[in-house]
Amino acid sequence: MRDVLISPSILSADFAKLGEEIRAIDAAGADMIHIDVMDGHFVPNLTFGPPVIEKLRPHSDKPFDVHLMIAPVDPFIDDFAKAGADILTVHPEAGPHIHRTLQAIRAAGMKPGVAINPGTPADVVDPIIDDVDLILVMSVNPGFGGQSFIDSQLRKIEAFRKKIDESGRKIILEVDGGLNSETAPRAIDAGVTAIVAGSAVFKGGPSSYAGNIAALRGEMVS
Ligand SMILES: O=C(CO)[C@H](O)[C@H](O)COP(=O)(O)O
Ligand SMILES: [Fe+2]
Repeated sequence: MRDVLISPSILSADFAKLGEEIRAIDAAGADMIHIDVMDGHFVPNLTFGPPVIEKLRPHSDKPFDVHLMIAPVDPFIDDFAKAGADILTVHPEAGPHIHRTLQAIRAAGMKPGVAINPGTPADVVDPIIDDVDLILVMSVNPGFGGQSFIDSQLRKIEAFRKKIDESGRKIILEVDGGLNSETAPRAIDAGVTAIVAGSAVFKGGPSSYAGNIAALRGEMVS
C-alpha cells in the first residue's frame, strides 16, 4: 500500500445524487473530496458554486478540496469559506495578483493551493511557495473529466518534489487528470502525495468505489 491521499473528483459522480455519492466515497475510503468549480469562461464547461457546496458539506467530515477554474476568483473567496471549503486552489492565470489571492484565501480560514496547467512552467510557484499549502499539477488541460494523462507532466512533478523538499514546508503535492491504476503509481514515484481521480473512482457505481480507491493506492483488489 502506498502512503498517498486519494481525493475523488465528484465531476464524475451522479449529479442528481451528489449527497449520496459523497457519503459513498467517504465510506469507501476517500481522504478528501475534490470539487471542480467551472465557470464556462476560464474553462469551457460549467459545474456548480458555493450554494451547492454548502448543501453538500453535511454529507462528509472529510476535507473539501475545492479546485477553482473560474475568473475572477477574489470576489468569491468568502463565499467558498462560508460554504465549507477547506482547501481552495486557484490557477495563476485566473487573475493579475496571485499572491494577494493566496493571502485572502488564508485570511478567510482556508488552505491556499495553486494549480499548474500542462503548459505552465513549474517556476511560476517560486515566488509564492511560502504562501501555498498545496500544489496541484494538472495532468490534463482543465475543463473535463475522462481525458488521458499527459506523460510530460511527470517531469514537472519531479521538479515540484525538489522545490517542496528544498522549501522545508509541508505542502501537499497533488496531481489531477487521467489518473488510474496504471498512471497513479508513476505519479507517486515522481513524488506526489495526493491523487485526484474522477472517472477511475466512479466507474462501476457505488459497489465499486472501495476497490477503485484501493487500486489507486496500489493495493491488491480482491
Ligand atoms: O479538474 C478536473 C478537470 O478539469 C478534474 O478534477 C479531473 O479531470 C478529474 O477527472 P478524471 O480523473 O476523470 O480525469
Ligand atoms: Fe480538478
